[in-house]
Amino acid sequence: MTQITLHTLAALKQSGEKFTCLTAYDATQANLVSSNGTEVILIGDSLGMVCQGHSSTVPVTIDDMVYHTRCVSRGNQGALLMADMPFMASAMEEQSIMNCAALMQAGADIIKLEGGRWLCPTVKKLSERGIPTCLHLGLTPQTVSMLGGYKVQGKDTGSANRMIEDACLLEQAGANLLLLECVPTQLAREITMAVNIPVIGIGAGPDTDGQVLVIYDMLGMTAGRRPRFVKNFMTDSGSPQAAVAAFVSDVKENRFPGPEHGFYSE
Ligand SMILES: Nc1nc(=O)c2c([nH]1)NC[C@@H]1CN(c3ccc(C(=O)N[C@@H](CCC(=O)O)C(=O)O)cc3)CN21
Ligand SMILES: CC(C)C(=O)C(=O)O
Ligand SMILES: [Mg+2]
Repeated sequence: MTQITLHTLAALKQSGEKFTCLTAYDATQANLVSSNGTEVILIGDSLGMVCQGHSSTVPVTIDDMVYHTRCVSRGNQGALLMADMPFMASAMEEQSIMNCAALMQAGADIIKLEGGRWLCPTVKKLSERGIPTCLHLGLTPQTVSMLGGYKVQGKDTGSANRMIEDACLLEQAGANLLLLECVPTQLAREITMAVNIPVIGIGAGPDTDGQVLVIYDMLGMTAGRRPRFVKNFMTDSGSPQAAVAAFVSDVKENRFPGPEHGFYSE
């Protein structure tokens, strides 16, 4: 596989070709994901839930993220490596720069931060220092206590307009990518058209530039109730390799996500 860069993703957005992202937490998963057509690997702080067994992503530390980024980096075959900033690691600007630096030195190509316009000064500083960023809007699991649960965001006009503004302000501040989690399909489409940078979606409908899922969810390994946006790609595939390839072709050929995986405003 040729090396994927931010330039590759920008070109895909321009040409209208969809791209894919899957989480990976170790070298074996990184090899699986990157060898079967996925452009982006996310070292997600969801590892706190799916690897460590916590009931939220809040307990994950910067040291946990550095460790898993190193593991993933060794197995990666040319995908763009995106690492999550964990809870509170970007609370203060100076600390944020040092934490991002630690993830870059562990092998990340880009850092994902949860939050809206309040992160603009941080994004600008990181960009000036050569650290690319992806801003995660909508359902931000690190603030689940404030949100009152894992709920769809941007359902009313006020919160939808505020999210569109956040997206534009963060793009102006220097963000390289956006990620929208659990937002109505129509709002995700509007944001994707409003910005020039690529937008990745999860539970955000079919119209974002890219799609992301948690690897254990798409392999059907997650215990308990699974969110509406999840599809088990193992059901019709004989191997994890075939499941990843099916996810990639279903996204590229607009078969995933379907209407049953999306949310709609009233
Ligand atoms: N295995 C796993 N998959 C994920 O996608 C994921 C994690 N873990 N951990 C971190 C966050 C938490 N996520 C979640 C968890 C639950 C819902 C959920 O139950 N959503 C409801 C929406 C309810 C509403 O309508 O407001 C759903 O029905 O999907 C969504 C995202 C996404 N992330
Ligand atoms: C669900 C995705 C977008 C994420 O942030 C994670 O895996 O931590
Ligand atoms: Mg995350």
